Amino acid sequence: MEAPKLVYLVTGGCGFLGRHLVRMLLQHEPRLAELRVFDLHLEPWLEELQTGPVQVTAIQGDVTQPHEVAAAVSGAHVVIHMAGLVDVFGRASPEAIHHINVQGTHNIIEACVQAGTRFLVYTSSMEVVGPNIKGHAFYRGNEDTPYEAVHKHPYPRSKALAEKLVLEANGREVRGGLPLVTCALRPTGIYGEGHQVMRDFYRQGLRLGGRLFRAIPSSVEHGRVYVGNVAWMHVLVAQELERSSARLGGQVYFCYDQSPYKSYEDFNMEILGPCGLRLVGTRPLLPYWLLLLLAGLNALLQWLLRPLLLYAPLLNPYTLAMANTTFTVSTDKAHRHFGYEPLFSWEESRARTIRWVQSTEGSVGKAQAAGS
Ligand SMILES: NC(=O)c1ccc[n+]([C@@H]2O[C@H](COP(=O)([O-])OP(=O)(O)OC[C@H]3O[C@@H](n4cnc5c(N)ncnc54)[C@H](O)[C@@H]3O)[C@@H](O)[C@H]2O)c1
Ligand SMILES: CC(C)CCC[C@@H](C)[C@H]1CC[C@H]2[C@@H]3[C@H](O)C=C4C[C@@H](O)CC[C@]4(C)[C@H]3CC[C@]12C
Repeated sequence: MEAPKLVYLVTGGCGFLGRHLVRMLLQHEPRLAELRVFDLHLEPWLEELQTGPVQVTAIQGDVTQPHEVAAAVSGAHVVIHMAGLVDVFGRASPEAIHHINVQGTHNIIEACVQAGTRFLVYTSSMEVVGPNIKGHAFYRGNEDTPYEAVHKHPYPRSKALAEKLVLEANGREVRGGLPLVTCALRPTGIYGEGHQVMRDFYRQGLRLGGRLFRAIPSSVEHGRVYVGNVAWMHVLVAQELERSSARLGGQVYFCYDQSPYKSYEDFNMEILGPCGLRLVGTRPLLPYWLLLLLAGLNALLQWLLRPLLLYAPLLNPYTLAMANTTFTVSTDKAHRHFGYEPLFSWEESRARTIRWVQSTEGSVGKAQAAGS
């Protein structure tokens, strides 16, 4: 076997998806000599990874700082850029979201060009397509399905702009004279170990005596994908980018697996049900106009309270529109272009996520175990 020689850089490597990718790369990329993990906040678990044959280099840095990015990219063969500000709840300002997601991506591209790094994978999002604010359904769509993408919210707007920068950079000459090869992966809603929104719903259910109340009709389907499969797709596409530059360069791929098409809440119950929660109601308990009113009220309160405190509930007009609009993908483009097959079956993805929720503080499972 060839001696390991590749240097990979993962930005945002300490985030929800990033930590899965880091472990996946260490397990499945035998050519890896060094793995650089670049993040604003480094995590203690990185220390545990230092013991293997691959050099794991933790780099505390900010993608908005060109010199920090340049230093991290220098000498890397492959960059997987997933650092970003993921916020649809109004926790961060639109300016911060734009700066980190768009300017940060620009800095990454420029650093690749200057350093002679040829392969760049960008973690985009299904939200660069939709759902749009008009509530148009995207039903089992693929990368070529026409859809009216309308970006009013800062997060999807920033992801769309950043993705465009990455795709336009494909073919640019990097230092040394060779072309840059880029592509973008578009995960749908990711779930799995470490998924904070799932944990928030779980805690809310515990506070409500083990119940959640249906807000969205079960007929509205929402695309979901297991975090391990998203990480796996990144590993595969990064490997294939070099072998099939002409085919993969400048392409976008939805991230998908065999997770069932269900409404956002019904899907969550696949995980939270076995953790002891129950979803009350076969139909939404509140009429849509009332939910819309509550969402609008939350937005108003957020604005009024901003000088005093951060009020950022899960329900706002944007999250309601997202949850209430069908958006599901059905595609085999990633399979055709780089042989992607999900590494984890739905059963395994579900079991792993359930185990993780059950292990979180204050879980019903723990309370029952303590009582028995
Ligand atoms: N979670 C999802 O459902 C989902 C779906 C589609 C796409 N994505 C995309 O996947 C990527 C990872 O998302 P995630 O859910 O793991 O989010 P996350 O917030 O858990 O991880 C993002 C990481 O980026 C880091 N980061 C933020 N700002 C930074 C900066 N200025 N410089 C360096 N690092 C910075 C954070 O510290 C964090 O570790 C994002 O680009 C997101 O847009 C996520
Ligand atoms: C009306 C309430 C009861 C339910 C609110 C659910 C809401 C918090 C959920 C619904 C859809 C979720 C988003 C969706 O899964 C896809 C993405 C794309 C990704 O890039 C970032 C996360 C995000 C925006 C999910 C956030 C949580 C949402 C809005």
